[in-house]
Amino acid sequence: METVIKIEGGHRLNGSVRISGSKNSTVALIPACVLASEPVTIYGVPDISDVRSLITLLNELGVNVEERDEDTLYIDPTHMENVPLVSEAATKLRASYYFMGALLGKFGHAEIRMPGGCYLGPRPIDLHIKGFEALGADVQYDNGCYILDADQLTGTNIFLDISSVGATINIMMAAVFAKGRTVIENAAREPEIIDIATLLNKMGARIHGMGTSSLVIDGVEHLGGCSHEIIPDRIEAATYIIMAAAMADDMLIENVIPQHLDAILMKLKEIGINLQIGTDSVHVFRTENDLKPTEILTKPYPGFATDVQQPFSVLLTQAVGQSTVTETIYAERFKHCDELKRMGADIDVRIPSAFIHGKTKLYGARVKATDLRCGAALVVAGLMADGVTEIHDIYHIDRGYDHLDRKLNRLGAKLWREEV
Ligand SMILES: CC(=O)N[C@H]1[C@@H](OP(=O)(O)OP(=O)(O)OC[C@H]2O[C@@H](n3ccc(=O)[nH]c3=O)[C@H](O)[C@@H]2O)O[C@H](CO)[C@@H](O)[C@@H]1O
Ligand SMILES: C=C(OP(=O)(O)O)C(=O)O
Repeated sequence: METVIKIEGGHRLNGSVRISGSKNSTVALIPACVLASEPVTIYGVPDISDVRSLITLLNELGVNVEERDEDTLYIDPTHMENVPLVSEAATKLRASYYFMGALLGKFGHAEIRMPGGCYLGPRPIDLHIKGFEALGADVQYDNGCYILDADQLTGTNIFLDISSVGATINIMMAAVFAKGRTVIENAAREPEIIDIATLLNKMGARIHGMGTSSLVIDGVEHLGGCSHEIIPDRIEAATYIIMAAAMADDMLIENVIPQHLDAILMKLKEIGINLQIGTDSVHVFRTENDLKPTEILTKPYPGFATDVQQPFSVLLTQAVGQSTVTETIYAERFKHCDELKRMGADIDVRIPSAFIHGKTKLYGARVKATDLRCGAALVVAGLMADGVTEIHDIYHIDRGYDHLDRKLNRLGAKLWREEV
């Protein structure tokens, strides 16, 4: 037996939806809390399976975690123990690797199983390892586990060959207690990195230059407790804006930082979506005219986010003419296209691009969420399709979308879970 999501397509969306705290921030903020010697309270925590996997790992480390209210986590690492993180929980998500930087930084030792996460083609972590080694750590890989050791981490200059989000955050966490100054050059500039650095600075870290490609970390000796509100999830926001663009008469997406979505909002306007940008919301109105085709090139922030290209592609099946989506981050991130083709889309994938020909009618079908944002794309397609769409492997979707069913049904969609 498997639980699937079923969607009866064709129902118009109306009303408002509140965006939850950012998954990609939360999954780094939680491991970052172990660096403190006192309790940390995080507000706006999304209810997603990645968070539950991280809570399991915190429990294994003897960290006291209390879930307060619907979206607040109280994390007390005062009596934690640095045990090896070798349970299956570590393999359920990508971000378990942030315990490498956090535990290495705090204890000079970390032992952790290989991370999981979406398969988007190869996802090496060589830049994380090179960064830890540059700080003075010895890193071994044995039987599916990374073992990191250091007597003393020492600040240094680290140039990242690629501005990797994960490597930037992981090295930053390892460096907070390092002796002297660490400078990460070609650092990633994603808003989530600013969020993590802000939490660490509230704890007492000395990090400067966040949001620029030159991140400076001056080592400190102690980090204390604090409280922190997570930034809104720009990828969840983009997903709901795309759903609204496809199916809404009048829909308000609230708790959004529109600047985080500049590249995406620009593209939506370009293809003819009728939207109004507020200070912390985006209002989408019904688009009567045919959509125009466009070209998308995924790029690190502030460019068009790779995590949004999959749901955005569904919208492009409704544009009249040929659109092109080119991946510069994960060349193989096109598995959703095969699933969309089952629903009637006309897409030709020639890696690293997908050529989408529209406009095509979409029909409900039995499809598979091959990864998280493929799942999001299939939900968008299911809302638009004629008939019922049945989505399998929905655990991918549940890694990243807080209360998807409740949020969508309140907007007027017909979506439910069923055992098949
Ligand atoms: C939990 C989290 O925040 N996940 C996000 C994070 O993933 P993640 O942090 O894994 O992505 P990175 O920014 O590290 O990856 C960017 C590129 O660098 C390559 N690379 C990365 C590290 C490394 O050591 N070696 C290497 O070659 C990757 O294969 C990829 O081609 O950023 C991605 C790119 O915005 C998003 O799609 C993910 O949603
Ligand atoms: C790829 C993603 O997540 P992760 O890095 O956690 O696999 C994503 O959020 O789209």
